[in-house]
Amino acid sequence: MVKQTIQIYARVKPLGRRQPPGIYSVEEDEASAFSLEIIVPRDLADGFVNNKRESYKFKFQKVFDQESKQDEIFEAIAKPVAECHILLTTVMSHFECDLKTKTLYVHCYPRKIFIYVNYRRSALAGYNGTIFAYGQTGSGKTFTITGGAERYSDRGIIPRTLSYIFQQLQKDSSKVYTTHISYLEIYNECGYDLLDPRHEASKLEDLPKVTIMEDPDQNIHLKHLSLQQATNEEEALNLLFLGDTNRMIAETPMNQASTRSHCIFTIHISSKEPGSATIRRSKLHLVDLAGSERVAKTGVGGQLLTEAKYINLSLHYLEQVIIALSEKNRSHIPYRNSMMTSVLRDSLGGNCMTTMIATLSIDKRNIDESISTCRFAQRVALIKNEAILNEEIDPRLIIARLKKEVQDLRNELAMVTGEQRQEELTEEELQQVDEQIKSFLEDMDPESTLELGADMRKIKHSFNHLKRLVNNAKLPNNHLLASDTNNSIGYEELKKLKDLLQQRDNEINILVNMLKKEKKKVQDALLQLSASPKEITTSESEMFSVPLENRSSLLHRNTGVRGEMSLGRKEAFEIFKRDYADSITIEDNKQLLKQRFAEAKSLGEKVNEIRNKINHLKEEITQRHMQKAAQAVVSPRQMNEPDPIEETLRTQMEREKKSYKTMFTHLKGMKIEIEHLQLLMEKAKVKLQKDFEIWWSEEARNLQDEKPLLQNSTSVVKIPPSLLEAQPHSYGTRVPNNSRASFNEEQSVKSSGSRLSNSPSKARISPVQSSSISFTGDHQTDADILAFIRARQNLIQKKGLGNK
Ligand SMILES: Nc1ncnc2c1ncn2[C@@H]1O[C@H](COP(=O)(O)OP(=O)(O)OP(=O)(O)O)[C@@H](O)[C@H]1O
Repeated sequence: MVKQTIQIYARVKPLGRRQPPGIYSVEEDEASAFSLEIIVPRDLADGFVNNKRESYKFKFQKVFDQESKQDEIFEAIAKPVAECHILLTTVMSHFECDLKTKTLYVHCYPRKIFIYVNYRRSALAGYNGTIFAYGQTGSGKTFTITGGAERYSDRGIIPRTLSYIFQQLQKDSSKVYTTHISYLEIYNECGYDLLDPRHEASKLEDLPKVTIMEDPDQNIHLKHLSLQQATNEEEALNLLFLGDTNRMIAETPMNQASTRSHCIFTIHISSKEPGSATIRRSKLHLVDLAGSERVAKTGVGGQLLTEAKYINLSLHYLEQVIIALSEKNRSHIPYRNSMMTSVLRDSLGGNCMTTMIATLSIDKRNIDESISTCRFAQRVALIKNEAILNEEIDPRLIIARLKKEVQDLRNELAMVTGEQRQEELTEEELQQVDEQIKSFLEDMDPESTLELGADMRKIKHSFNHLKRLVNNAKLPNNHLLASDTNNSIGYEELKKLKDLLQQRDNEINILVNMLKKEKKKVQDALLQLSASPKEITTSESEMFSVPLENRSSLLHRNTGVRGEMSLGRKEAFEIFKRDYADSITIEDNKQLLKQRFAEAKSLGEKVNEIRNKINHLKEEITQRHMQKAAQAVVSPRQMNEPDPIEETLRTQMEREKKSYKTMFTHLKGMKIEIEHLQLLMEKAKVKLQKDFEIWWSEEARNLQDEKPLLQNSTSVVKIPPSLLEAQPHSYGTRVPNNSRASFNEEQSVKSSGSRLSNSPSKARISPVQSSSISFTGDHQTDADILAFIRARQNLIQKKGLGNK
């Protein structure tokens, strides 16, 4: 059991150019703790809750100032949480803990070296961990936990932790690890599974809600929250991407400016040593809380107010839990008040090693919110958690073990009582005994024994088997044993002949292989490539085997954002895209992606080149060996003589192998970066499409509002000439050939348009008195045309082109 307080860190977000900076300072004391001092300017002090004080000091484990980068945050905060404890679990009997310094000393025998591992929070060791970000809207919670959408280096704690965990798991072959991911969103006190494939229904209300169940031991279980297995980093990152996109898709237009929900990304790891019945399970929660600002400040109404109230309420309950936990002798902790506190119950005052990151945006306007975030963190720092190793026994293995024990005891009892077992040995048992006899006979150690247990049937079978062997050996045509009465000499000769036979067999195999020109491996010792067989055979094309289209179609299947667009809509989309704020980022990433692809391609070619070289060297060595084998038939002594040419070839191959490994690792890293960039671009594209849909439907709605007016007069519209001049075919193509009247109307619209061109207020589409003939006669198409014209006009106006 590890008892410790919740660790608190602060991160100050870089200020924008136009933000008036707040006054604060960061200091590190002798004990390596940090203090953050925030000064309240005089002009603000009046309106402040406690206006007697002007300076507030808060202690943190560490304060990350504005220039801190994502990798620093990961290294200092998240890496220790996920720290690999393979060492800890394998040398458990040789460790000692220092609870004060939270350090584990591992004695590495035979030399008594003390390696210290900070064991505070370690998901891989079977301890639960939580990292949560708390702070006001826009202070950088999502940036810290998930990452920024622009650059690869902006990856946040989740992708970096996934990468680190999978790297460590790959390195440890002593255990079998299984990893699952879950992604929960809590919005207005309701839980939603962000990895639920039914998200394509897109409406949050339609999805099954995640509910909390409590077992008799008061353990929390979440119904309707799926656990998706991820066998590697790529699969896990895809799940994160899908969850994030689902979160984005489900956002209502009103809550887009900031995330109004709490999100918990959980990495579930279980580990087991082969053959052992003990399973270790751990969960690592990475939590992005909703903005912590107070309702009064947000100054909102309607849906936003409801959301803000829920957020405030759940953060208020979180605060209540934290206050209760930090008070001594409090027996009741009000976890059940909100979904958030129920889910994070283990992370707060329970079986978990927890870390809080207070995100601060210390500009002048947000001083009070920053102080309140720091105050909250100080209270959190008082909470003590007791993390216990989550071990459980696999019942199937226990049952198998007990069954065997029962059988052994039965056999022993039968031996002692002289009771005979009547049933025949099964095929499997016979095979097992035969194998045991074979390895017993092959074992040259005179002390070796044949362990058959207390089963008389097995003992009898073994005696019969051995008898048969001895009798066979005595037959006159078996001259190997019959001609020599001295057993040991006969045995040695037999062994020599066997070796010789083996040698000849090998030679024949080699020659056959040469004839068939097969690319088989000849001998393990010869090539010694088995250390990284997977790496050697993985080609560049395999590395990039999950094309973006797959992910993209998966995404579209899940989000349902792709749909057939009408021509007008497509054109409006193109214009919208051109003026879209994030289009520069998308373009930049596209360029970067291109560049990385080119780099990866050339690196891949180099890797392939080296692989070919290695294969070539392999073949040369094989040839060399075959020549030697052929020569050895004539003079066997030569077989054991060293071959300088072969030595040179081997050295050369070692060199190539090294550079292959280096390049391959580089290529792997590049692959991850490329995939990340692809994900960022996909995300940006989805967002663009979504923003366009919202904007488009708004335009359509506005038009709908004007419809009654349109119907009262006619269904013909007056089109601004600027539009007609700019895009003469943009809607004309929609006019059916047989609709002469429509065409004429179009002409009349053209001619009357000039009257409107000087009047910006009338530049909007407005009805005119005319005949009641529509554009196409189709209601939906007409609505599309009108929405497009309207949207385009608005865009032109926005760009200041409307008056030209
Ligand atoms: N440390 C940082 N460095 C650079 N940019 C940052 C940093 N922190 C935040 N940002 C940027 O500030 C903006 C707001 O950040 P973010 O969305 O992470 O805030 P948040 O606290 O999650 O807000 P909300 O509660 O509304 O979700 C984003 O554009 C983000 O990229």
